[in-house]
Amino acid sequence: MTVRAAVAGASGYAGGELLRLLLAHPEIEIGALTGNSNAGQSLGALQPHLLPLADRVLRETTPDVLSGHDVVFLALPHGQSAAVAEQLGPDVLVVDMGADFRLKDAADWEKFYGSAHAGTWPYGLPELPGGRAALEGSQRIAVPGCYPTAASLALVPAYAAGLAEPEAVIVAASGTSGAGKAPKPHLLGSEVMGSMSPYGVGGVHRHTPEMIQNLGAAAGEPVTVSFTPTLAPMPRGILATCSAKARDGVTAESVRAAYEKAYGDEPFIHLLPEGQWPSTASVYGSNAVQIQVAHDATAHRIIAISAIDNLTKGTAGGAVQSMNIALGFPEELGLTTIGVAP
Ligand SMILES: NC(=O)C1=CN([C@@H]2O[C@H](COP(=O)(O)OP(=O)(O)OC[C@H]3O[C@@H](n4cnc5c(N)ncnc54)[C@H](OP(=O)(O)O)[C@@H]3O)[C@@H](O)[C@H]2O)C=CC1
Ligand SMILES: CC(=O)N[C@@H](CCC(=O)OP(=O)(O)O)C(=O)O
Repeated sequence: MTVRAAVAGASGYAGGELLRLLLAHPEIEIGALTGNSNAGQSLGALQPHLLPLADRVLRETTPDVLSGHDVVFLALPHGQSAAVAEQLGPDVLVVDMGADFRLKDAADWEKFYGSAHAGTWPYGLPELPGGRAALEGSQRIAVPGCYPTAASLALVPAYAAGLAEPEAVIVAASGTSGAGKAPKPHLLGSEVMGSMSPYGVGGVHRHTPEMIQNLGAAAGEPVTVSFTPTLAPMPRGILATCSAKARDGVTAESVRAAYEKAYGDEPFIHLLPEGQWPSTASVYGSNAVQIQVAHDATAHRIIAISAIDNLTKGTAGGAVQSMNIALGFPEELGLTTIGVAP
C-alpha cells in the first residue's frame, strides 16, 4: 500500500531530515512540499543533500496544497501547526513535529508557550508504557520534543519499576540543529565553535513540563524535574545525563534488571553492555537510542545516560516510526539503527 505524504516546513532542518527518511521508505510517495519565506525556491537550493528532490519547488503552506494526501507532516515553528491542522480532514493522518499538541495540561502550555492551548494528540513515543497502543490507528500524532525523548527514555524504566524518588535532575547537551535553521545571534559559528554553554536554566525551558508529564505517568505520581539544557559545538546529537535518588533497597542489579526488562525487545533502543557509555557520534543519522544506567551506591542515585540524534529519533525518525504504527506498517520500515562513524 503506497501512501502519499505532504511535508509542510520542507525547507527547515526537521523537514529536511524527514524527507531524507521518507526517500528511503518503501511505502511512501512524496507529494506536496511547502514552506513559508522560501516558497517558490527549488529544494535543490535549500536542501542540497536531497538530490532526488532537487527539482521540486516549495509551495505555500495552505490547506489546498496540503489536501489530497494520506499523511501530512507539519514541521513548522511552535504555534503554527494548530491552525493548519484544523483545516485538514479527519481521514488524513496528521503528524505534528512541533509542540502544539504534546502537552495535556492547558495551563502548562499557556505558561511555557504563551498562547492558547490547541489540544492534546496521541504522543509519538512508542517506547513509553502503553505508547504503541495510543498510536495504533490514530489519525493525529504529536511528535515529542527532542530533549523529552532523550530524557524520558533514560528515566522512565526507573520510574515505571518504582526504583526512583520523584525528583529528577536532567542535564542535556544538544547540537545546534536543535535550534532550527533561522539565524540567531547565539548560534553564530564564532559563538558556538569551541565552547559549551547552558541556556534556559532554572525550570524555564519549555521541555520541562513535557518531561514531567512523561515521568509522572510512568511513576504514577507527580515527579519534579530540574532540567538544564546546554548547547554543544556539533551539528546534531543529544547526550542526556539524568539522575534521581534511589529508593531504599535499590541495588545495581535491580536497576539493570529493570532496564533490561523495559528495553530488551525494543528495536531502536540499545541498552549498552555494562562499562560502555552512550555517545552522540554512534547514533548520528540513525533512529537508535543508546542508553546506559548505573547505581551510585555512595550518593544513592540512579544515573541514566542516553544519546540520540535530535533530528532523527528526536524528531523525524520518531515521526516516521509513529506513522508506521498508526498505518499498520512494520515499525522499523524506512528507519535504520546504523550510524555514521567516525
Ligand atoms: N530541530 C530539531 O532538532 C527539532 C525540531 N522540532 C520541531 O520541528 C519544527 C521545525 O523545526 P526546525 O526544522 O528545526 O525549524 P526550522 O527553522 O529549521 O524550519 C522551520 C520551517 O517552518 C517554515 N515556517 C516558518 N514559519 C512558518 C509559517 N508561519 N507558516 C508556515 N511555515 C513556516 C519554514 O519555512 P521557510 O524556510 O520557507 O521560511 C521552515 O520550513 C519545530 O516545531 C520544532 O520544534 C522538534 C524536535 C527537534
Ligand atoms: C539547541 C536548541 O536550541 N534546542 C531547542 C529544542 C529543539 C526541540 O526539539 O524542541 P522542539 O521540538 O520543542 O522545538 C531548544 O532548546 O529550544
